[in-house]
Amino acid sequence: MEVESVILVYFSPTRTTKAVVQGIARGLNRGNVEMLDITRPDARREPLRTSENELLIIGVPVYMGRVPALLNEWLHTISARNTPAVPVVVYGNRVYDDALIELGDILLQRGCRPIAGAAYIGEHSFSTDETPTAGGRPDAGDLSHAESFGRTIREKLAAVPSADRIADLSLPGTRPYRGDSRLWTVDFIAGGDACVRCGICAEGCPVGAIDPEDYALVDTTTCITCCACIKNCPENARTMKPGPVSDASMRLHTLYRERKEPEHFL
Ligand SMILES: Cc1cc2nc3c(=O)[nH]c(=O)nc-3n(C[C@H](O)[C@H](O)[C@H](O)COP(=O)(O)O)c2cc1C
Repeated sequence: MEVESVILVYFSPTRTTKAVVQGIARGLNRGNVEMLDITRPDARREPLRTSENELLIIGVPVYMGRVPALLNEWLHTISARNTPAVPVVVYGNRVYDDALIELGDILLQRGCRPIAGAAYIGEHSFSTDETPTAGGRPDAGDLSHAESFGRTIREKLAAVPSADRIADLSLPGTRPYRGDSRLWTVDFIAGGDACVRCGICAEGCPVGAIDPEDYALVDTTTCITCCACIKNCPENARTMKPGPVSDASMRLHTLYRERKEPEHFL
């Protein structure tokens, strides 16, 4: 079958998921690609409607082995009619547990036909210069894998006569999904003297948790600990306070040094 266009959706506070799905899109080599970045809260106000003439690629990071809970509401507004779809999860070299099967299930419930799925590795959100985990990933090898995956999706699409003939896709994971997707409520960000009040931290926060009048003030009940404000700060003015997140950073650095590789499912 032929699709008229590709919709590339991603939630990506620290931009590793964005890099992966863009790699997949390069491999697909289709002129007509619409990018829908749902990282900022205002981008998640409009529901998404798709049809069988489109290919939907949707990438999310893994939070606690699951699809980030804050995305559930928006994901459940997707309205699709036999849209071929590709769920993609990006994790920080620990585990992705049930995130991929969960994302695949949501797409199926919303009327999509999952045609392929993949799990990639991105630098862990909690990674720091002192305690790196999956530092610099996705790297050239990961992106080359993503491009090759994009070419494979294109071949698979070409080989099916129509969306309703796409065979059921089996993705790794268990139902009911394991774990608890609730995030920590923790005051862990230190705003430093190097802050020049550029506002990039508040603008890029995916949940609007940073006070636009005083960037040092973070609403800990809203914050999802994604670390985008730390990693996006051009002055490196924001750091982690000692506590559970910096302890987790250290633990991850110690326990998850062994390189994991991307996986795809067809
Ligand atoms: C709250 C939270 C929970 C996370 N849970 C996991 C996890 O269970 N397994 C894992 O390998 N990485 C986990 N990560 C790391 C992210 O999945 C990883 O760094 C991803 O590349 C971030 O994507 P982004 O750059 O698009 O924001 C977690 C990150 C955060 C902020």
